[in-house]
Amino acid sequence: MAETRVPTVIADGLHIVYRVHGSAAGRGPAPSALGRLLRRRRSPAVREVHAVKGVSFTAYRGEAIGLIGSNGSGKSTLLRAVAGLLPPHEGRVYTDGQPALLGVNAALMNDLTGERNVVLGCLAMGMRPREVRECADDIVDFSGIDERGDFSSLPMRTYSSGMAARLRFAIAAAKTHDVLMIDEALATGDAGFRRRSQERVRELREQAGTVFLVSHSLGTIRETCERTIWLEAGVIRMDGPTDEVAGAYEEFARGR
Ligand SMILES: Nc1ncnc2c1ncn2[C@@H]1O[C@H](COP(=O)(O)OP(=O)(O)OP(=O)(O)O)[C@@H](O)[C@H]1O
Repeated sequence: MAETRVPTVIADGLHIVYRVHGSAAGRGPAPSALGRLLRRRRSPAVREVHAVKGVSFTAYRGEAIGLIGSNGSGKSTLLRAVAGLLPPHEGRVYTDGQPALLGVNAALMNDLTGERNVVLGCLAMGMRPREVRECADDIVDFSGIDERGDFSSLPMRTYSSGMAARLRFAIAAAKTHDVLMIDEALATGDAGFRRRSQERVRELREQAGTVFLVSHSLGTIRETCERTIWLEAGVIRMDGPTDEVAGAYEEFARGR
């Protein structure tokens, strides 16, 4: 019997262009910009960075899709566009449900403790206060931030970047998302945390979500995703089974 595949994200000829103000070449660093401001000269031209160039793909429910490519190839930009955080310059993104971009959607506050951030992050994801009370301790345990001391009662600014990334992941992963996008989060943390997060990604997929994972670690991509999209200079180079795409990318990276 043919399985019905349910699309969750469709990108159709998507172009994303950043507009960088006050960045004309040869205008010098910040002090000269300040000088221009004080002298009330005309602001320099706006420069455009065409980060994603005509990307099209369809993601289906139950898929975990890896996004790979060289630095600056447009992976994070694509995720932000799918999450609705960047407007398309051309083309469209259709999504079923609200995509959650891990690490960006979670509005964590540096001056608040990890515990308070767990509560705020869960409420921001639409959980009820009772649900938050029930899962708050599990989130802290999952993140592992208390493994070397009582860090959950300290302000987030005292955390290492890895600890903060783990807490963000733990908060976002506490809820089932229609579309969950993870940017490098699995690459942070120790082996124990990586194993826990891979298991959680698998559970989230079984709960009918779609997971996108951006990582420079092909090991993580191979362990987590069966499909991979390779972006290069804003264009899809390859989209297919992870083994094939990761293999071709490794060859490309070796040849550079
Ligand atoms: N806020 C921004 N304003 C202007 N240009 C940007 C901005 N963010 C990214 N870019 C540019 O867009 C292009 C794609 O960047 P992006 O961060 O999406 O790549 P990436 O594949 O995620 O890179 P990396 O692997 O290094 O994280 C790059 O040329 C980058 O310089």
